[in-house]
Amino acid sequence: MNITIISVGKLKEKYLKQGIEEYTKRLSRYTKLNLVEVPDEKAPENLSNAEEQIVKNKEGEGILKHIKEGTYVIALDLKGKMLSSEELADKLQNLGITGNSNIAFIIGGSLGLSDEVLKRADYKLCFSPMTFPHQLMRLILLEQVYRGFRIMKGEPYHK
Ligand SMILES: C[S@@+](CC[C@H](N)C(=O)[O-])C[C@H]1O[C@@H](n2cnc3c(N)ncnc32)[C@H](O)[C@@H]1O
Repeated sequence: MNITIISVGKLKEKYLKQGIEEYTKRLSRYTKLNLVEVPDEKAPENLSNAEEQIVKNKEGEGILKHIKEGTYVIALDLKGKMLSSEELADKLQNLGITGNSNIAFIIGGSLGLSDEVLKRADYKLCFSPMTFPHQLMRLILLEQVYRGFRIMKGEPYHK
């Protein structure tokens, strides 16, 4: 299984980079992982709705360019469906069994994902009703994917 994580914006904080490196290393035993960063657009506080759409659309175009045909796309979205860690593990396992060898998770920028990206998504996944910063979301996602593989393989993992 090949897992691609497409995120908007460049990761800056050292502590997040270290966490991501750690989980990338741990995941290398289970999957081929590809981390893609697409450029973010400036999004000052006082943007109109129309201007916000333009920002999301531009970021969305950058995201869509990296999605190969036949990829199963999971968009991280606050309006998506919530899964337990076990259910996410089942979902990944079923995708593998049904021949979906390319899976892409998408994390939006500070304004969220464009309608086009959400339309392309095969599944919308919500982690919690709380909003997380998009850069931290990468680390949380990697940890849950790693946990998912441990659960799938029946390997011990602290509860
Ligand atoms: C700062 S959030 C964007 C918030 C924006 N107001 C929205 O409604 O999408 C940036 C990105 O992080 C991800 N994200 C943040 N919290 C999330 C959560 N609880 N569940 C799923 N994705 C989340 C989503 O991909 C989102 O596009």
